[in-house]
Amino acid sequence: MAAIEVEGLRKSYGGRAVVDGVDLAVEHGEIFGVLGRNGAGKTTTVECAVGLRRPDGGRVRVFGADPHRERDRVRQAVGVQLQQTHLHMSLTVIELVRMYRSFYADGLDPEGLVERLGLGEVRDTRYEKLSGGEGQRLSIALALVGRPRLAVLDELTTGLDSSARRGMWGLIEGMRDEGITVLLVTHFMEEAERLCDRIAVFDAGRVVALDTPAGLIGRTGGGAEVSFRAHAPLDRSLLTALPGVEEVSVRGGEVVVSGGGDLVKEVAAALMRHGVPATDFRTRTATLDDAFLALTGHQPEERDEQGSDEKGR
Ligand SMILES: Nc1ncnc2c1ncn2[C@@H]1O[C@H](COP(=O)(O)OP(=O)(O)OP(=O)(O)O)[C@@H](O)[C@H]1O
Repeated sequence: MAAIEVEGLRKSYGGRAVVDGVDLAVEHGEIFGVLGRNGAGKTTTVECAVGLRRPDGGRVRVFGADPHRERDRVRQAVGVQLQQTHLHMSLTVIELVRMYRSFYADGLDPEGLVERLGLGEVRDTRYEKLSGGEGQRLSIALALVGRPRLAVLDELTTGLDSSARRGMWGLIEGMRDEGITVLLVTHFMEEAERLCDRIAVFDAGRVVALDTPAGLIGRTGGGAEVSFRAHAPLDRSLLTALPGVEEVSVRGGEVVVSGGGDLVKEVAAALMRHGVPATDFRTRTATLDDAFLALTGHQPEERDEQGSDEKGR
């Protein structure tokens, strides 16, 4: 039994299908990424998957239970951090964590959790006074305090600077180490590539690919690019005939060879064999950004947001 199973999920607003036949399964203990541009249908899918929105069609199971018919069972098993959290502004960190703890039959000690998430110093600070990073850590605390089997984290690191974001990644990996299944919604490629065991790439309400990060990158054709300057005439066909080579082009005086396999070794050996001196050798390995572009036809959004430590909620 998977942690989450979604089959043929559909949801429309005003006649527009924003989730248009989504199938996916999240396995126990994995960090499963839901990746896509703004408006791709990620939040709607995730909220339908855990019973926070009612789908128009399709089947959803959370640990084998129907999130609408067995609402209480699902609520006790799932901790959710949503993009828009409406928390009581004048309550303090510890008051909020204790309040959320009271919703669950079993749960973690609020004091210990607050310390573990580095919120000890602000435990008595009101929610409205927290920095962006502190607020995000509080939202993780609220998602975890019920000792969930599944944590749903939606755009957790949006609005954080890169060091705060990296700190958050450590917390998410820590959850997986404790056996919690994590469903992570993001539009940051680097975050998805680094953290996720598997990723569903969303575009216009559909899953266009579902695979490991390496598997997705592999779909771009194995994913390497070698460029260099040749200082003697070079017959392009010498390169195109090499194993793994998919394309050879010339850009700004540089020869660019792309493809898969052991591209660098093959190209270097061929240049030696044919006595072509070359300089400015550079290699570039494909990233999830390349895979995303190839799969959706869209450039990924910003890799990193600069410096803002305002509340990203
Ligand atoms: N309650 C609603 N009423 C009308 N339209 C909605 C509603 N909720 C979402 N939408 C629309 O559905 C589409 C998908 O929204 P959704 O929030 O699922 O996207 P997303 O991929 O999570 O985007 P983002 O990264 O911006 O959060 C968007 O065009 C959004 O405007």
